[in-house]
Amino acid sequence: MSNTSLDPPNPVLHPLEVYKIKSLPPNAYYIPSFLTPTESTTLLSQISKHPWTTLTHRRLQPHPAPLTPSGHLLTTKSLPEFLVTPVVDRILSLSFTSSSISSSSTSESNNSDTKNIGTKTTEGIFTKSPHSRPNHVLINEYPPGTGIPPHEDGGAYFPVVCTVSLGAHIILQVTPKKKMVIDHNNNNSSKEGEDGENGSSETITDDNNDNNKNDDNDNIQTTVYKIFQEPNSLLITTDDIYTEHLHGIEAVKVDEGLTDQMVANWELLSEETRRRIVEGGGKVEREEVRISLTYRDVLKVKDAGKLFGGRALGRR
Ligand SMILES: O=C(O)CCC(=O)C(=O)O
Ligand SMILES: [Fe+2]
Repeated sequence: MSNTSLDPPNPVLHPLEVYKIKSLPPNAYYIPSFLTPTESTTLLSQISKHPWTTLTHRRLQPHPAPLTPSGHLLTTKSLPEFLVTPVVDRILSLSFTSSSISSSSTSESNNSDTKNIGTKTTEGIFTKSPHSRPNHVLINEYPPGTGIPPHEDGGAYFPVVCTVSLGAHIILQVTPKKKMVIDHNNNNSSKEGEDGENGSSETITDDNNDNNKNDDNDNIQTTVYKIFQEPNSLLITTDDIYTEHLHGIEAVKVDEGLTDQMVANWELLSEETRRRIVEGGGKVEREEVRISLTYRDVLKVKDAGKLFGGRALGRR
């Protein structure tokens, strides 16, 4: 899509290391202003033309189709064009530098910084995924006061999630799986299947799961990492963060206790957002609906046309 003179220019994208959230376990990358305001408005308007699936607490759209219960993508369709341009194109244009490739998919690349960046390479975030690109997008809508309980996305996907946020900020909470406190008020963690895109067995009762607290009975303290996602940003989670952690969003209308120490990606946030948080004394109201688009590569894809073609479609 070409820019008119009124549009802001396309975002300038740096090597992925520049966006690494250094205070998190490997690996997460946060890119503020990944989309321009115009691109984001266009995307929101396209999304509004597609039907929603309604769950108990929120609505979602699976594109190009919901996964089957066994985690297959079974369809003849590919992603619609409005979800590909500009988002997929831009995700695929992101790459690591040669100096960090050996450590980028392992763990200890926390010491890279913008001054220490080598030559840009062609290795991107989906280079090693089976289809070399995302083939599935789950769109979730969160009115203020809604969230998603802690869960993991599971084995149906290559372990990379690229999340575009639109409309409003949200805070993703990331918790190590092993140290997860089982909340005695019934807020247990879940696998994606239970709260997944088909929504068939959604069992959410209360999303207000405060994992920051000490559990007096078990005397266990959990680590909760908070990632502040601004509208128009892209968050990439992969490696340990994907496989060894749960993620969720508290169902609150106001996010509180936000400081430079508590927000893992503080250094990567815009000046404006940091000022808003500081001026609000660490509180930020969720005023608008937030929409997220999670881009992933589903490992098992079956062409429904081939599967059900010929005889199975009734031409016996
Ligand atoms: O909306 C988000 O940022 C997270 C959504 C999510 O975790 C999921 O769809 O599995
Ligand atoms: Fe998820």
